[in-house]
Amino acid sequence: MSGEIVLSVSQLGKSFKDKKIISDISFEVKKGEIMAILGPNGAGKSTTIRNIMGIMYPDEGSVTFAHYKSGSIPRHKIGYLPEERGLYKNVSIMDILMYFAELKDYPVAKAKKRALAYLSKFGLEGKEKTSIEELSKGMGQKVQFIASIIHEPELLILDEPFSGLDPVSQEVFKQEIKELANNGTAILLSSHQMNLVEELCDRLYMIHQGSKVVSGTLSEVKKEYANFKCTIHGDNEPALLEKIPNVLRIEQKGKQTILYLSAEMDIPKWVKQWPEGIQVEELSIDRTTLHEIFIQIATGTGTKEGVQDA
Ligand SMILES: Nc1ncnc2c1ncn2[C@@H]1O[C@H](COP(=O)(O)OP(=O)(O)OP(=O)(O)O)[C@@H](O)[C@H]1O
Repeated sequence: MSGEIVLSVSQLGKSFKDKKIISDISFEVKKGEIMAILGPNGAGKSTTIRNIMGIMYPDEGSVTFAHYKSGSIPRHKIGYLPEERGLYKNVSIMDILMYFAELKDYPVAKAKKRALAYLSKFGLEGKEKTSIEELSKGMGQKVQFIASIIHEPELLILDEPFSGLDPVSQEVFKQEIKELANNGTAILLSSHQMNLVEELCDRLYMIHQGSKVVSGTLSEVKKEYANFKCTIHGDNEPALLEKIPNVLRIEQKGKQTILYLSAEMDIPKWVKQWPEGIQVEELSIDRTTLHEIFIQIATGTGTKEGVQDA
């Protein structure tokens, strides 16, 4: 990764009918980097992406692609998979892919070669003459994905690329996104599949109600929001559990208690600091997953400081 900044979003803000939808959204995506924009339904991810794509214009802030400012961005260097899927129905796969290549001023002969290679990679070999309307939803999504990368974009923006795909197809998309990044494409994606984000993305930017909550590499985010969790089985009173030090949050369900811990703990030392009388039939220590962090943030139970009952 060269570290060259491809996309820079600065203090983006957008309102609809006096209602602020996003505010002060700022991040960068570098060459060869995969960046995830995350957040619950309605958080403002697609609005952010649409403002970057010039589909709508921000009320505040700016978008810079390479050295180009908002008004002069060379759109043919960008690939985009919108959240709304849909391709012309009565056209063959190859015709639609060539249409997208031409729109982006990409040489047709080269595009044809790329199209055939991608169709075969995505299990659609020999289907180039098939009409779009004959395709299943997932197949259509594969064609739309190919359309977004046919012209070798420098920046690729994928709005929920994995939604509606079976696990095998998700894996194929995941590998392809990785390969594109390895070859230098800067990638910004939104997704609700936290396991895939965790496996794929170099950095993430999480928004809630239109504003940033947390951003950084996965390990930076994990450092900020409970690095470890300790699960105990045993009969324990909440008042006693609250005496355990360095606990950010406690969740109790019957005999099972989950303690979300501060980052970078010395676990053996910590266990020795427990108060007398804690019952332990079973104990396990794990890393908090991005899925859990997301739920904590989205439901407002992700306090960084202080102990809170679930
Ligand atoms: N054209 C519009 N006019 C009015 N409100 C809009 C418009 N587009 C989006 N919104 C509102 O903006 C908010 C953010 O929507 P957005 O689609 O950006 O969320 P999202 O994070 O992409 O959500 P999801 O995960 O559900 O796709 C929502 O409250 C939505 O109702």
